[in-house]
Amino acid sequence: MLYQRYAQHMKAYNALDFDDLILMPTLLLRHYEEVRTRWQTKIQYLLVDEYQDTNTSQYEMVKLLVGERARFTVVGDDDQSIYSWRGAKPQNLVLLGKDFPQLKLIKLEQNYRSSQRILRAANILIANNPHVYDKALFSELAYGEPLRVLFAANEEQEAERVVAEIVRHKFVGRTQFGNYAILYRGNHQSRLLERALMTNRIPYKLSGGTSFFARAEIKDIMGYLKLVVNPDDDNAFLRIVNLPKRGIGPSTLERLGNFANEKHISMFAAIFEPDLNHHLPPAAMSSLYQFGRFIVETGDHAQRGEPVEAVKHLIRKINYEDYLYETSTSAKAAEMRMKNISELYRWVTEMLAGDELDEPMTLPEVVTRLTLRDMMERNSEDEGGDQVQLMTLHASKGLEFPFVFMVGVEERILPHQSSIDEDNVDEERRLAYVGITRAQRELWFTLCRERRQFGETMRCEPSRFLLELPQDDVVWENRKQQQTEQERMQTGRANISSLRDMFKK
Ligand SMILES: Nc1ncnc2c1ncn2[C@@H]1O[C@H](COP(=O)(O)OP(=O)(O)OP(=O)(O)O)[C@@H](O)[C@H]1O
Repeated sequence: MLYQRYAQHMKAYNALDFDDLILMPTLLLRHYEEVRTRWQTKIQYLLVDEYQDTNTSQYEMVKLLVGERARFTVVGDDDQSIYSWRGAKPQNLVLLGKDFPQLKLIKLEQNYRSSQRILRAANILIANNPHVYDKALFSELAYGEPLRVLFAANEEQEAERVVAEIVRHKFVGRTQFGNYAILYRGNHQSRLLERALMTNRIPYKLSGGTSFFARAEIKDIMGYLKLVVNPDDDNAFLRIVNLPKRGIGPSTLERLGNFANEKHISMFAAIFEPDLNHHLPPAAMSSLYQFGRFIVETGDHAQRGEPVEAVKHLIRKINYEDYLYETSTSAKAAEMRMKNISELYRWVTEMLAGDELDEPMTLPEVVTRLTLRDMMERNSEDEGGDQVQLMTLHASKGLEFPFVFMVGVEERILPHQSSIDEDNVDEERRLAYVGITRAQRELWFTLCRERRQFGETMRCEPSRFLLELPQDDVVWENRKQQQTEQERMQTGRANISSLRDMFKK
């Protein structure tokens, strides 16, 4: 019923969704011989990548395109099939051999990406899954560093540990931020990582998902804070002057804008000009004036030495939470957005308070720091600068990084609770396999002893996948292997020599 109405709507709009983009041409090819012949003649050779993630209609389309001549190559890895939840059929790999008996299978078994140790760990892990095609991957690169498992008391400490480890490792190895990737199972895991990176002034790029500062609710509150510390910021003014609605419409703003232009002052300053009332009706004047007073008072409040109170009061006074509930698609979405605001509030209050490493900041300093962070992020999006990469395991497919952190490697997260419930952990194991095989040189896993979930603190257990790894290749932080005297001296020497190099520069 719902689907029928959806289909009707799509037709009325003359629109196609992503699935239709495959389905329609497939139907066209299937039912019209003329079209089929034309395309089969036109496409002489066909190459399909990530073949294990094709769904039924994609495979059908491939067959219709290649026809009898069957001149095509597909590249795929059944161990990297991680999209069955959206219809991918890794069985298509097997079907291919049946549908095209002349198919020639070429195994690409040499891995040029990862150290032998990383590859061995990946192979041993994935051997726990059933296989149709066996492959024996090998690497001729160095054996490499052991894989490391780091523990943290909770999720905040986990984020901080990852960041501290990156800082330490980068310092010792004189690497680049862009050499590091942090991979997680779900997008929600990125927020604390972003925060830890930001407070340590480490540039990062978040792929997929919306980064913290790009979220509308964060931009809104940042708009308010920017205006409070710099009332001449016209961009911030325009973003929030009527958000939530306070009866300041476009025509009022246009007149205010013209007036400010003529006087060469900011729109905010224009509110307090005595002759503005010649240009605007009394109701508009009064709304603007009220808004202006509110911003000025908030600024005064912050300057009187109570910036935390001032920010809290601001968020309450504008009824931002109600605004979120009115404008979000669901109560849950509003809740999520409000959570982001609480997070921003927490960042701001912590920066105002300072800690053992950072002096307390004033509100203008905090806003400048956050704005810089946001600008840095946007600039480097254009330039692809030197940044730590953050993304989900799914999004990391096809990519590679010298140093990889996989975070939250715990039961219920990886493997995900839903896959444990459905007794389908094989796909999660493939996801872990994809993550591990992104690493070229070094790989860390992190996990928490406790984690807050749905308002409760839960004890965490290491992921079964960690236990399936070859334990000779893994160093668990809490079970420190005895380092020999010689190894200790070697590490010491390596650290000292790289420190020396650094000072030489
Ligand atoms: N013959 C080769 N000699 C040297 N380096 C190679 C060779 N083939 C591939 N590489 C390097 O190995 C790395 C992995 O290659 P590529 O990304 O093509 O692998 P892939 O099979 O698509 O991996 P995955 O599916 O796991 O993402 C790249 O850095 C690539 O430059």
